[in-house]
Order: sequence, then structure tokens, then C-alpha cells
Amino acid sequence: MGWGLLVGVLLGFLIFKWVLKSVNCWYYERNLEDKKYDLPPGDFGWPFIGNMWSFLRAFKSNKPESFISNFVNRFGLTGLYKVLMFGNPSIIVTTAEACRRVLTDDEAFKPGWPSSTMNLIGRNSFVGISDEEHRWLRKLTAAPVNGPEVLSVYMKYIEDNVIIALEKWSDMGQIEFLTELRRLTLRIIMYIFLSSESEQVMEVLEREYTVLNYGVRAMAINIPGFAYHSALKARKRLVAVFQAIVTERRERRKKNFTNVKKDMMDALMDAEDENGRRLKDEEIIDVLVMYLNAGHESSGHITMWATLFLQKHPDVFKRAKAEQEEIVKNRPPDQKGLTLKEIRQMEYLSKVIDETLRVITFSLVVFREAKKDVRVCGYTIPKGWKVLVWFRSVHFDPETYVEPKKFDPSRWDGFTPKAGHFLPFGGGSRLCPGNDLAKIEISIFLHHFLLNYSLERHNPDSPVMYLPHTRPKDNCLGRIRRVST
Ligand code: HEM
Repeated sequence: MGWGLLVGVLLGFLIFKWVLKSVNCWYYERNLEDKKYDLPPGDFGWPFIGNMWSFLRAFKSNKPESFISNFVNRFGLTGLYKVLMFGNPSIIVTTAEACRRVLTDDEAFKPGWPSSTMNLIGRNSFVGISDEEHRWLRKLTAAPVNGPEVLSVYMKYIEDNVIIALEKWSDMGQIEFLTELRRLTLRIIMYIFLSSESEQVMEVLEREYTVLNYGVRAMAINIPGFAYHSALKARKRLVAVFQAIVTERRERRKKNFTNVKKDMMDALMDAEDENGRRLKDEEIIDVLVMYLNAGHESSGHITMWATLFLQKHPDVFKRAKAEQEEIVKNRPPDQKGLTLKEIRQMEYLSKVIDETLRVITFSLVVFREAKKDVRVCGYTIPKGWKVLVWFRSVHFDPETYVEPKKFDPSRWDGFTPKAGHFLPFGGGSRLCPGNDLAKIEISIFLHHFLLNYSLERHNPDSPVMYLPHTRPKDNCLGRIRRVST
């Protein structure tokens, strides 16, 4: 009798679990007819939350690879897996070939960010506008940051600020190295886009962006105490700050337009499409909220990781430093500061940066949506489903990168990855417009760090957090020490 009851309860539990695990499948595949047999393998997780729990658990327990390897172990190395994430039926794409196809086929795919992300980044920013509007605004806004020649205009500003920052930090005792770097990259992007160096504005932006970014990768629960709720509030405060800046600029332009240097804000205010349409304040604000966020978080984090890797690998540090010393040695005596030509000579440092971009993969995933039913690598992605382009898997593919977890800049000696195998800045029409700026900023910082400083971490074994972005839990607490006179 006792055994019978136990078996009955166990059986009931298994049936209940099977029903729960099948609910999403029935619901999301019910209208697909025969197409459902062409879907990639996968698992829609639990009702309502889908696979979010296993995603967050993998990333919060410091095993980010386990989320995808779980699919690989269960369904094989198919490269595409169906899931339910961020509230949408989605296909995760993990191979270079499939990722490249999704990024470059604008006929079949459009941006597909979760609505929670759009609420935070802004529906008038690049994540929410039509392809046509995107082409127009992208051309307008990418011009001031695209191409090394254009960027050489900002090199002096960047270098002066790097020198001042490193000197200041070395006098400050213990600092959160990452927080200070994020402030530095924010200062640079504020100068380029807003011509502003206001400490007060910078402090507010830095604080609010931190809260905003925690919400971007969190579950979209708008209840006090949850990261998404706080992020929505942070967005409101960011919008208020940008609105004040826009209003002030409009006033200034009315009074004294001709004498003032033009920047990105002016370009947005002057912009007029072929139908004579001009941008409203809320559109300008959304573009700025997006650009300033994208333009400082990523560069700040990657600069920190490159510094940490250099510090952790003395042989790499030595080789990178020798290269910088050589550059300074060959410099004409009357030359002040770095030139673009010198940055181009930093071949080894460029490999250090590329390897950092690969190992850290700052943008672990980007989102697209299928505009129509699309065949990719033998499977169907149904119209309206989201596609999660999983860069992390591409950068950790052992077929392309032997011992992928190892930081090894020399793997780039004589190696050019095939198209789609190295995507730190994405690809296709959405390729990061700040890629050259980011590489120049990071190179300038590392040049001065390698020549004159070292980093002494307070907790060298501080655990790493992967959400919202990969970083040491203590924000890299430590001291910057001057090592030369
Ligand atoms: C190491 C630094 C950086 C990394 C790793 C990075 C990474 C990326 C990636 C992967 C994308 C593609 C998103 C997608 O496909 O949907 C992207 C887009 C973007 N990035 Fe960056 N980025 C960096 C620096 C910057 C900087 C400095 C700026 C500012 C100028 C910037 C501005 C943008 C913008 C505006 C987009 C959206 C482009 C579009 O949708 O057309 N990024 N970035």
C-alpha cells in the first residue's frame, strides 16, 4: 500500500512536470502547422519564465558556458536552439556561420530587442526605429566617430585626460579601477557628443547608467525592489538630465549660433530628412541616451580587462611595454603626444586588445527578429520569432580558438579569423560605429599605463560577475602605482 502510494505520487509528479514543461511548446507552436517539424531542437522551459531561470542561474553562478553547453549536451552541436527568453519564443544562434547570416541579412531580420530593453534604452533610439530612419540617423551620428582620420581630432583630448586621470589615481590610494575608467570614458564621449565637461552632469550620468544597465539583463518585473523597476526610474532621471541639456542648447543656439563649435547634438538638431522632417526633443534624447551608454560602458570595461590581463601575464606585459618604449624612442624630439601613425605601429598591443575583446565578449548577445519565415543552416526560424545571436559561443569555439579560455595574444600572430568568427563589434548594418574610437581610446590608455604605471589589486581573487557585464565583483579595487620617474 505504502509503495503503491509512493509510486503514484512520483508518477503524478513526473506527469505534472511534463505537462508544465510542455505548456509553452503547445502554446507557441500551435499555429506553426508543418513548420514546427523544421524548428531547431530546444526546450521552452517553464510556463511564463521560459528559460530565464536557467539563464540567470548559469550566469549568476559564474558558469556562463553551462547555459549553452546544456543545450549542446542534450540536443547535439546543431548551432541553433529554440528557447523562450525575455518573454518571447526565440532561436539562439551559436555558430559563426549562422550568426553572420543573421547579422548581414537585412531582408530577413530586423532588430528584435525585448520590449523591456526598448523601454530602458528608448523606443526612438536605434533599437526601436525603422530601417529607413536607422540608415538616416546612423549616417548622421556615426560620421563624427568613424574612421581613424576623423578621430585623430580627438586624440589630444583623450591623451591629455588619460595622463591627468592616471596621475590623479596614483595619488588617490585605493580606488575602484573600473568605476574610474568608466568615468574617464564617459568624459570622453560627453566631450565628443555634447562638448560638455561638466563634472556634475557626469556624476549623475555615471550613477544612473549603472542602475539602468542592471535592469537591461534582468527579468522585466516592474515592482519596487527589482532591478528592472529601479532601471526604469533611472531612465526617467537620465531623460530629465538630457532634456535640460537639449533645452539649454536650443536657447544657446538662438542667441549665438555662428560662433559655437558644432557637435553631435547640433548635428541632430540640424538634421532634416528628404521630406523636411526634423527630430523632436524626445528623439534626440533617445539617441543620446543610447550613444552615451554604448560609448562609455564597453570601452571602460574592456580597458580594465586589458589592463588586468597585462598585469596577470608578465611575459605579455614585457612584450607590450617594449613595443611602446620603441615607439617613444623613435619619436622626433619635438613631437608632443601620440600620433595616429604610432597607434598603427602598436601591432602587439592591438593583438592584446583583440584577445581581450574575444575573451571578455562584452556584448554577449544581440537580438534580432525574423521578418518572414527564414531557413538558416537547415532549420526554419518562424516569422516574428526573436533571434539571439550568441557571440560568446562564437568566440569560445575551440575549432577556431584552441584552448579558448586561455588569454593568449600570440594566437593572433599571422591569424585572420574567417568572416563571422570574430564579432566583438557585431556585423552588418548594425556594426558598432564606435569600434575605431574604442580601439584608439584603449590603445592610448594602455600606452601610458604600460610605460609608467602598475596596478596592485586589493582582492586579486575577487569573483567575476557576468551580468549585466563581465567584471570583478569588487569593481577592481586596487591602487595605481607610478613605476617610473
Ligand atoms: C570595446 C568597446 C565596444 C564594444 C565591445 C561594442 C560592441 C558593440 C556591438 C556588439 C554592437 C552591435 C549591436 C547589434 O548588433 O545590435 C554595437 C553597436 C553599437 N555601438 Fe558599440 N561597442 C563598443 C564601443 C562603442 C563606442 C565607443 C560607441 C560610441 C561611439 C558605441 C556605440 C554603438 C552604437 C550607437 C551601436 C548601435 C549601432 C546600430 O544599431 O546601428 N560603441 N556595439
